[in-house]
Amino acid sequence: MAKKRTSKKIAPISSDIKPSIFAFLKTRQAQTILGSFLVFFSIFLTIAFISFFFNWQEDQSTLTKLTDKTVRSKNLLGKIGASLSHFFIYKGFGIGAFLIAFQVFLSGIYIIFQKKFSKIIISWNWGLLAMLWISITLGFLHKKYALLSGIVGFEINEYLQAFIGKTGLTIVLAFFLIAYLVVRYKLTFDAFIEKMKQKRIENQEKRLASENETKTLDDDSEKTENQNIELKNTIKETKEKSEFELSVENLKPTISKHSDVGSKKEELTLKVEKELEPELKVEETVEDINDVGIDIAIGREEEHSTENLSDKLVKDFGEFDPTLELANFKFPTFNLLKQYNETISIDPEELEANKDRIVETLKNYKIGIAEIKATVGPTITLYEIVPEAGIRISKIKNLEDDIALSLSALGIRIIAPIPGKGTIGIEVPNKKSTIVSMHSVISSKKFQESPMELPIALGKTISNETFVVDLAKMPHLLMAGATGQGKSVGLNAVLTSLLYKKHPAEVKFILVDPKKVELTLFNKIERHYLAKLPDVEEAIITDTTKVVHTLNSLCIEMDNRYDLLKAAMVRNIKEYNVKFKQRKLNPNDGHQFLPYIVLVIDEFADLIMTAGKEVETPIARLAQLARAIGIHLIVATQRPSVNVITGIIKANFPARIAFRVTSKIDSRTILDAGGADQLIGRGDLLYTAGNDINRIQCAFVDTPEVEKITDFIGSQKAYAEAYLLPEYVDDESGTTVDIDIADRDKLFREAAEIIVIAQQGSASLLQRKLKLGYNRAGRLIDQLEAAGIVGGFEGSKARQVLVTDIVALDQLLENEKNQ
Ligand SMILES: Nc1ncnc2c1ncn2[C@@H]1O[C@H](COP(=O)(O)OP(=O)(O)OP(=O)(O)O)[C@@H](O)[C@H]1O
Repeated sequence: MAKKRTSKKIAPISSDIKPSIFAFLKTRQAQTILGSFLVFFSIFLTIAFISFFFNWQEDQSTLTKLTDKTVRSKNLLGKIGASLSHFFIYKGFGIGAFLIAFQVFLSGIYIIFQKKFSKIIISWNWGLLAMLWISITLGFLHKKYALLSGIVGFEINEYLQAFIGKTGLTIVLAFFLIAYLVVRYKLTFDAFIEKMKQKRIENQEKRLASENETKTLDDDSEKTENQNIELKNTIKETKEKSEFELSVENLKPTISKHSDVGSKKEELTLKVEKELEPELKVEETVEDINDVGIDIAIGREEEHSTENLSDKLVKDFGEFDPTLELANFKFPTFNLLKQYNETISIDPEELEANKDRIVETLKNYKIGIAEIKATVGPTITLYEIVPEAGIRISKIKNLEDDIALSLSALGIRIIAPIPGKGTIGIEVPNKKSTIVSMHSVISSKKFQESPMELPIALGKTISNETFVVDLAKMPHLLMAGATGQGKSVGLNAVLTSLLYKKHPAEVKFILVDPKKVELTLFNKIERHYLAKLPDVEEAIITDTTKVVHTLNSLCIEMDNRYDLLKAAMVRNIKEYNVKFKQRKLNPNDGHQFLPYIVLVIDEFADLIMTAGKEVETPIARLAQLARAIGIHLIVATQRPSVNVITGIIKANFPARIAFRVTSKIDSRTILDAGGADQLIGRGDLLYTAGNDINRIQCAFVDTPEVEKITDFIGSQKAYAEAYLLPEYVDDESGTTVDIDIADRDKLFREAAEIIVIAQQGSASLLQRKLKLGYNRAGRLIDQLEAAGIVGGFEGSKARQVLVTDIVALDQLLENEKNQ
């Protein structure tokens, strides 16, 4: 017993230390220290080896007296240098041992620059092979100087010579040299011929070019040709001039009274005649020189090179890497996420009791059961029932409500039939539910190895499998659920999934959070992952005016992106980015790598209530058109009523997530089917992408976990600023329409005072203080502008307040009355 206890105590300590040592070895500091050590050690070895070649005879005697202080070695690096060199050069590989120093140096550099470990191993393999070859070859060539080959080279050489003779060994060594070059440096015969050909072509081109040059210099006829061209031009000019002259003549009658005009015209005619003279000469020369060869080879070559420009660029610089600016960006690690005990405990008694109740209930409705199978999930158990022969599924479907009532447990859902199977499913909640941690879904193979564009690990299915969906395919997601049922956790799970999978260069978020508390943590990753309007301070949008501007700006971004796609002749963002990476699109033409943009709106109902059509129209437009250009919308709402999720919005959001809702009607609004009212809450959800409905237990990610992740990302090097959306200028707010004093809003005076006291001309301020809707607040601002109290529209900035204090305001309004 005593023994057992001690072993139990020790085990966790040692297993704790191991990971921490490994963790340290994986840090940049450890890598830099190890790498630098190897580089310096290689320098040490090189100096020792060189010095050894000059002093090895004198140092022989010191090798056995390593610990004797009085004995000194002549090697520059002392007795250690002498001993190491003796070991590697004399007893080892002779001159070839320098390759060991070189390999140590390379390994150090590889570690410093974080190259793969496998690369170091491969480099050592090749290095050791080369060293062996050099050692044996030197042993073969210089038998007398055994130091050149070392004992290893010498002995192997002796051994091989005894077996295959000198000639045989020559052949073997030559063969190995060729094999090495072919495999290591890919020096094939074809490549060699190709290289020779290329060289020949280059030489020919050079020769041609120099010949052309000399021709230009030497050939007089070339000069004449130039003259010819010049003169031709002059003839053209003269011709034009004579036309001019004609027109002057035409004008003659009207200006004949002016005597000086006549003399000018004479001058002109004379000039023309003079210049016409050489024309004949020139024609002669043209004929004479017509034989001069016209070199069109250069033109053809240019065509060739432009065709392959992208290939050439890729060859020279590699494919474009959008992540290069933040090349050292580290994705969040798994240990930032909390782990829970996730083993599903099955209580056989509970299972048996539920089964009995199901069988009994169905029997009451005269439905016999042939077979029953239970699948235990994290929060619910699915009882799959095969009805007896002859029982129609539709009968069970019609009795759905009655059966549910009889089973009377909260959260029972009947699926009759289970799609694709002839069976009926009855989902019964487990007494003890298991939390599905974000850690388990993020670290699952299914998520990690998913080839999706925007993978989202939503949670786990009834059969405890990780459920991963692609946001890019959805392409927009509608999320609804009554308060406290797991919506915010769901949104965080979606965002966390993308943070674990996508580099900041690949995806940008626009976060709309009218509740102002749910998404604030993401502020820390503003310069990595968020997008915002220019001149806006906070990237996370909390007021309605800015939402309207952002949505409209996103529509402009959408149109711009469509233009880019059109110019690149591709159909979607994926193809566009592939083409851009292959350097087939010129950044000078406005092309750039396009990140996905994910717009997340928490509490959509609030927005629709305050801004109505102003929000609905751009959202509908984006939802209809934005799929191809990588803009995806995630809209969450507490109230899935039809005036929030309008027909037009619903039609464009095929993917829906329903957490528990309070009524069947709400469930139908969001899913077009019942069921969401029977969920058990706490992240229990139904997901549909248009056809089947899946019951999923949403992965749980707590606020401290999100904080850790955003801290981890936020502490790393970021872009200079958030991703900027195009500027949007509100058409209406720029109006300078003179509004009649009589037509002013009843709250005009009050609004003016609020604005002047706060010295901030924003509609949202009025909305808050006067509890107004967005439209009325906007109209008030227009009236204040017309009255000269606030300045004009300045993009996303608040308007300037033109009146300094209440006294000035009183005066202004008094003057108005008197006018
Ligand atoms: N996937 C989950 N697993 C376990 N518990 C969960 C899960 N999701 C939510 N919960 C529990 O439910 C609580 C409420 O969740 P959440 O804050 O996401 O609700 P909500 O729908 O966003 O509410 P509101 O709309 O009022 O903000 C959480 O604090 C948590 O305890």
